[in-house]
Amino acid sequence: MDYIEYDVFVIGSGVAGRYVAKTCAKAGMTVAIADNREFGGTCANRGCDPKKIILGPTEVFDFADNLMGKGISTLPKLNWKANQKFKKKFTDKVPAGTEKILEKLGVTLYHQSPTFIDKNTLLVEGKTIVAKKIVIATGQIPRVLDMEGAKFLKTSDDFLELKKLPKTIILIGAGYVGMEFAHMAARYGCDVTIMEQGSTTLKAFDPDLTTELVEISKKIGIKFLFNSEISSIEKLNKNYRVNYKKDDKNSSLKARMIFNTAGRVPAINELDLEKGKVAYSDNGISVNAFLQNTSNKDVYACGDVSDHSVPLTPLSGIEAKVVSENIINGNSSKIKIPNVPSAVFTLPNIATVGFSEAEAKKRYNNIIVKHEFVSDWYNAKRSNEKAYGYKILINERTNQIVGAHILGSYAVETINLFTMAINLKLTTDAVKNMIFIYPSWGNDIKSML
Ligand SMILES: Cc1cc2nc3c(=O)[nH]c(=O)nc-3n(C[C@H](O)[C@H](O)[C@H](O)COP(=O)(O)OP(=O)(O)OC[C@H]3O[C@@H](n4cnc5c(N)ncnc54)[C@H](O)[C@@H]3O)c2cc1C
Ligand SMILES: NC(=O)c1ccc[n+]([C@@H]2O[C@H](COP(=O)([O-])OP(=O)(O)OC[C@H]3O[C@@H](n4cnc5c(N)ncnc54)[C@H](O)[C@@H]3O)[C@@H](O)[C@H]2O)c1
Repeated sequence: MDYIEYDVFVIGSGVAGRYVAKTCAKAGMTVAIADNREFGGTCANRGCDPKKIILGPTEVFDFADNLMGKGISTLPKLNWKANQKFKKKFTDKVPAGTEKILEKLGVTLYHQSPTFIDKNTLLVEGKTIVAKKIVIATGQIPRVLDMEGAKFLKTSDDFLELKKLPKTIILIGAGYVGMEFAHMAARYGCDVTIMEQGSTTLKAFDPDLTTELVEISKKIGIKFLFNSEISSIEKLNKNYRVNYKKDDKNSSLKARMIFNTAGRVPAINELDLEKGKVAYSDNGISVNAFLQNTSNKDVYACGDVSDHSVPLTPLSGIEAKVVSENIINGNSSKIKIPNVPSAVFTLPNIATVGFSEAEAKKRYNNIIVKHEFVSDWYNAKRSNEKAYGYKILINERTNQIVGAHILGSYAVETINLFTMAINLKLTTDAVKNMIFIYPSWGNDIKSML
């Protein structure tokens, strides 16, 4: 049988896959990479980056809204269509730009999903490939909801590509994607309802701060239907109808578009993993500390698809570095994850790093909890913030910060300082003795301690 040989075959060209492909090619290996969609992955094409561009005008709107009558007399008019055009300037260049960089390094590109034939053999574009190492970096895809009419649901990809924002939308799921999209759409003038099966939003964040975020979200017009169990979706003339049960009562709700924001699952279905003897679970490709598959030792996995990963862009990059080192030098690098900050780009943002209050209290004997809503602090007052709050957790014995949780317009920035303090094991005194810019949001961390 004719076949093509490579040292490394990478599946997926997102932040994780393309890093491995580039690094191995630079190390002199023969490398190929396949993607079954446009090259460049989720973050750059249909995730973090385009989302933040759409968010831009809403940040200006929110800042102006807070200062209405206090120096601002007219609210800016947001233009979805013009912003989409601006966004395309970034996203349109990603696929060709990614391919060009890889090709320049001598990496062979394939534009289809490979399938495993055996442990080291793949079939792609009708070609049989034998690779010494195979890297699975296929990321995640929206969870398919098992309900009648699920085919009418749109995804986050569709939302970010909308030419026109509908008058009404329903988002199914109050997680990261649901909350971020709700805040953006509401500020662009859309009537938004979030339907959530649980009793709250954003379970990975501090409950005192998320409760406040929900209240602010309601004030900007977002409606929440918690504890709702959706049974079916129907297509009407112009609208779609969601049939659901809440508090033992059957109800329904109409909207122009309904989005599935109910979570994401590992993208592994197309790979025929059984034939490659690749171990996996619902959490993704099973890996050891070297990010090597637990059953097929010639397979590595990195990024959102590995069962080790928290699905965030910076983590995918760290995992890709570990996989590259292990392929190039033999298993030499174990994955060590520092405290990873995470944030939701609602306005105000909510951000977290380190232990939650419950985790910290379980882990340490004495935890000092500094928790306050501080709309009266200078920074919040001068920009008339909708909310500003924090919860900082300190290990009393060592005086070190072990968790930080912030709700505020610049929480995504301030949390980076706490990430540094926690990872470097700084004491509260060390942080308080530093000089920061005044008046800056970062400087507020001293008062939080
Ligand atoms: C709407 C949205 C907003 C987000 N915002 C943020 C944010 O603000 N900050 C943050 O840190 N993270 C954010 N994320 C998460 C972030 O996008 C991911 O963590 C990151 O992209 C993961 O990188 P990756 O390389 O592991 O996977 P991906 O970037 O998903 O890349 C996987 C690649 O594999 C390809 N692929 C899949 N299956 C196959 C197959 N069978 N064969 C060949 N190729 C395949 C895909 O087409 C894709 O190109 C967001 C995600 C979404 C959906
Ligand atoms: N700012 C960021 O960094 C950012 C932004 C977007 C996504 N992400 C990453 O992507 C991952 C996925 O985000 P996500 O928002 O898709 O998922 P998520 O897990 O954060 O939220 C999904 C929500 O949908 C709810 N849900 C599930 N099934 C439902 C149903 N049938 N009916 C009603 N509600 C239902 C869940 O209870 C949950 O609250 C995140 O964990 C995050 O790591 C990060």
